[in-house]
Amino acid sequence: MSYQVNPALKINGKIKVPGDKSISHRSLILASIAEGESKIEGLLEAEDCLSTMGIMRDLGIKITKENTGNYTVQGRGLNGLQEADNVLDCGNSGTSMRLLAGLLSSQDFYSVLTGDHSLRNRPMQRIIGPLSNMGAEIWSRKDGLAPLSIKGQKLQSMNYELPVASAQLKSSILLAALKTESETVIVEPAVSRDHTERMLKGAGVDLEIKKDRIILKEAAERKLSPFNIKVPGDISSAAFFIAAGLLADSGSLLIKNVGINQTRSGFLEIVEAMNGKIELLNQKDEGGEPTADILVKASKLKGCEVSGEIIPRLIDEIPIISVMAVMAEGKTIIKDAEELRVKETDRIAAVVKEFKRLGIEIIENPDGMEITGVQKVKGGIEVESYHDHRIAMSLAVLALNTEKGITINGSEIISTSFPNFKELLAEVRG
Ligand SMILES: O=C(O)C1=C[C@@H](OP(=O)(O)O)[C@@H](O)[C@H](O)C1
Ligand SMILES: C=C(OP(=O)(O)O)C(=O)O
Repeated sequence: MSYQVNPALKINGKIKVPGDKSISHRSLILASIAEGESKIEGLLEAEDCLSTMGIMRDLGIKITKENTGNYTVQGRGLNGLQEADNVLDCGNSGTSMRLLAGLLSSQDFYSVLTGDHSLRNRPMQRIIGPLSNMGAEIWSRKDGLAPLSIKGQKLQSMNYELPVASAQLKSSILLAALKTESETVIVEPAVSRDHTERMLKGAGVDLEIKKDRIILKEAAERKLSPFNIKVPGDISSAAFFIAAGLLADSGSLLIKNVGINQTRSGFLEIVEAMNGKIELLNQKDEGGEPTADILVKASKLKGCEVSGEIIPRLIDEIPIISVMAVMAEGKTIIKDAEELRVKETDRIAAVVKEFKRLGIEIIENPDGMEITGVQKVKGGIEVESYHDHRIAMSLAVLALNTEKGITINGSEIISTSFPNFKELLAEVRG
């Protein structure tokens, strides 16, 4: 689907972005294995989370949408899932495949996880390796590619040092370890999003975090208590609107109720380093996650370096940071971000290719890119989404700052994480 985005001088208004994708996946999975009924308010109804919901239903879990828009999940405990009579389709969602592979490895039945063309080409060896060390039986195509066939087994706990800072890998192991008895220790090379740990603790699981260590304490039998959760707005979705507001010539934008968990909010630190004017208002804690309203004002940005430990805390925001870099004064250098090459598409290659097509000065490195800012971008051409929602939305924000606008091909993929993105963008543009 082609999406024409015209230039906009002013970005103004008050909006709410949809629920956090990572928290939505986890609330569906953990509620399904809790002992009884959980309620989820503000669940993200985007394709990735709908894939997780469909799979939990295929595994015998009753999930109902109430008139209020809230969901109830009838959890059946850690031993209550049932074998599905077909393959389980994760669509475009890496989070679904990696977290559920962990969970299903310890279940007493056979499962097959598959997904779309993009997901079937993303690395799964990173979960197959450690899960196999725990005793899991998982088969894949060559090089650890999905579909994955899993014959559930009784697993052993383990101590594991993550070779890559990945919340999906960490969560996959934690979910697999829930049915083991001895202690499991996971060591992270850098902090990654900790929603799984927070939610497990909230459900009464004995879990301790000590610096870079996550310790799932020894237990003869674990049980998760059902919970009520309010899912905060997704900071990764809010980032597109924060960038749009900062890059406009004038205006101010209020984005209500956004999750600002520090393990996720590296983007806000980069906005400050680039001299972006933002304020965090009405800060509070909701259901174990910190939230705020974010006020954004049109700003003159300057380039900066994005590297090191902050990378996993803003990994999904790098395409939109690269758009901010185009309009910032000076150079922006993005390093240590090779993980971008194994997302829905190779996000470094995609940004570089489309920026070059638009005449933007950009250098590609194996682990990132260098962008020289304050560039006038003419636009007036068609660009590609690469079947990647974050590339499509980043290019839409860039289009606002061109002379002639841009047409984005393959924009239907935006519904993977942000179904009402286009409507919200139309609402705030002046
Ligand atoms: O755990 C999660 O919910 C996610 C973790 C990140 O992936 P990795 O764990 O592969 O870095 C992120 O890119 C993805 O959008 C969501
Ligand atoms: C990488 C992403 O998601 P996933 O890994 O779940 O497909 C994303 O949303 O940017």
